[in-house]
Amino acid sequence: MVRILVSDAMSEEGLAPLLADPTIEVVQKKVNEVEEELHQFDALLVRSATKVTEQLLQKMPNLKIVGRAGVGVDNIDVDAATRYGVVVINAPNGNTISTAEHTFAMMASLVRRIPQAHISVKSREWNRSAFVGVELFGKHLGIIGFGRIGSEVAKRARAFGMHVHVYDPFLTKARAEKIGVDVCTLDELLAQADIITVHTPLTKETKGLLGPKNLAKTKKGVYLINCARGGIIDEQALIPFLENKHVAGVALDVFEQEPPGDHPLLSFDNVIVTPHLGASTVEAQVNVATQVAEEVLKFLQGKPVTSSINLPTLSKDVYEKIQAFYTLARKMGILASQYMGEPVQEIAITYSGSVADLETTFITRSLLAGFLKPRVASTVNEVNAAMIAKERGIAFSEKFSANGNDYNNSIALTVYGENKTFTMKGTHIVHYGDRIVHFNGFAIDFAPEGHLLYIQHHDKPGMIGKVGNILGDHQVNIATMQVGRQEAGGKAIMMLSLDKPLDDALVDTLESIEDIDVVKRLEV
Ligand SMILES: NC(=O)C1=CN([C@@H]2O[C@H](COP(=O)(O)OP(=O)(O)OC[C@H]3O[C@@H](n4cnc5c(N)ncnc54)[C@H](O)[C@@H]3O)[C@@H](O)[C@H]2O)C=CC1
Ligand SMILES: O=C(O)C(=O)COP(=O)(O)O
Repeated sequence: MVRILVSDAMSEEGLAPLLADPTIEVVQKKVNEVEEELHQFDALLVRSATKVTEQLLQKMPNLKIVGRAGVGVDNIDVDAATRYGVVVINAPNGNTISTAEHTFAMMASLVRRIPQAHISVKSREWNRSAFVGVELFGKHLGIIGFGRIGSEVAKRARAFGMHVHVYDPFLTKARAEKIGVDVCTLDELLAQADIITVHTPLTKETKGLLGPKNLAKTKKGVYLINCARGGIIDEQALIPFLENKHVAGVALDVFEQEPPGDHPLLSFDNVIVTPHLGASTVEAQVNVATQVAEEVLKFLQGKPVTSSINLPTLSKDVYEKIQAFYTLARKMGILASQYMGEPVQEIAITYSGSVADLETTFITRSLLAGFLKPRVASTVNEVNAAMIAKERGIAFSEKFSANGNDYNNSIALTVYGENKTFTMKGTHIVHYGDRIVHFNGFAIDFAPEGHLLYIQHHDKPGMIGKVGNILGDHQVNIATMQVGRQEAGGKAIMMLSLDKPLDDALVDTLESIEDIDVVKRLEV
């Protein structure tokens, strides 16, 4: 039974695919309500309230995936999740429209002083002259961060007859031209805008982006809106600009600390606030919960996820094409690691033939994960394989060759160890499966599966019989046997597939046979 903890409020309709699955138990409780059971959960679904810290991850050793039903993952320690091999996904576009609309609602409220007027009328006043606003029409709107939400805000602003100026260092000229916005520098935006709205993630670069220096570059009477993340506009820095009326008004949906408590900004009449409501619509909540529920379900079924923060993203099409090689690479990694059984410095991978045209990042990660698995105590998977390899000083490289050398496709690897170098080549044959066609310098042909026994010996008559007799005498059944040699009478190998693993004593017996140089158990 798979166990999923949903620790923030989420749409039941969106969670339906998980709730309906009889193999899944969904627990909808806060983290502190299930402290004792945290170690049992396979997946954790959150919004912005739950803080997924390294300490929480440590308490959840079974965790495989964190699903963020929303955009911002600043409440999740993604680096720690990556180290622990936990996939982090989000729902990147389910709440875009709602947040753009909320930004617009805030903008209209700000310039027409709707919240203040509302409170006044509710207090039985009728003070029309106190609430004279300004029009949005003809005003210059500065949008900082022109991603999904920023660009939806721009569309709405244009419909209101506003001039839109955009600052986004990662925005390509082609995209800006297509959308038809004025792309400018941050300084130009600050100097021109009557209203500034921020729509960036909270990063080292954007934290305090509108701080004392940049606020001083804005027009007197500017309005500011933050429906992105608390801290992009420096809350403390705003205070003097509000006091001296340089800033005409501020709309905040998000805060550096949530809830903000008794924050001095809340005392200003021209600061209007909502409690992080950008994504709080029925539609957005169904969208984001559905997106993460479907993705988590796919992930738990072993399929690729498309909105991962810490894994290369794969479309279904690409996944279907690479799936076979992904499995082959994993098995090759496991075999190479067991065969080498010593510290290694480098793994060089060459993709040839049809596989060379595919998205190989994922295949390489799978091979590395297979290689590292027998060697590291912690969980290792596609999420953290490259990182763990690096930590352990194992370099890896990919090369590509159009020519498959007798095979439609092949993956070849060379592992450079402290004392030896090992090579292997595998191929995937449709309707036939995975085959290892070169092993340690020998041409051979075996399926990388089950309990394998590798024997390196001198090519002499009677060797196969000797090995067969010993195994037979000990009730070990040989399922298949493949042989290979470099030249007649030279070095040769056998690769046997057995119905059960060999015990140490039997390995010793085989090793003691004259003309047998190496005996290795390999488990795939
Ligand atoms: N208030 C709420 O309830 C909600 C808030 N959000 C927040 O809104 C923000 C934007 O979300 P999306 O548009 O979906 O993200 P997005 O990733 O589509 O767009 C972010 C944009 O910011 C730009 N950017 C990054 N660093 C920048 C910098 N230093 N200066 C200027 N631009 C920079 C990026 O190039 C990108 O175009 C995020 O912080 C997200 O967490 C999102 C949904 C709901
Ligand atoms: O998606 C985002 O980034 C949001 O800020 C929405 O947060 P929430 O899911 O409403 O807690």
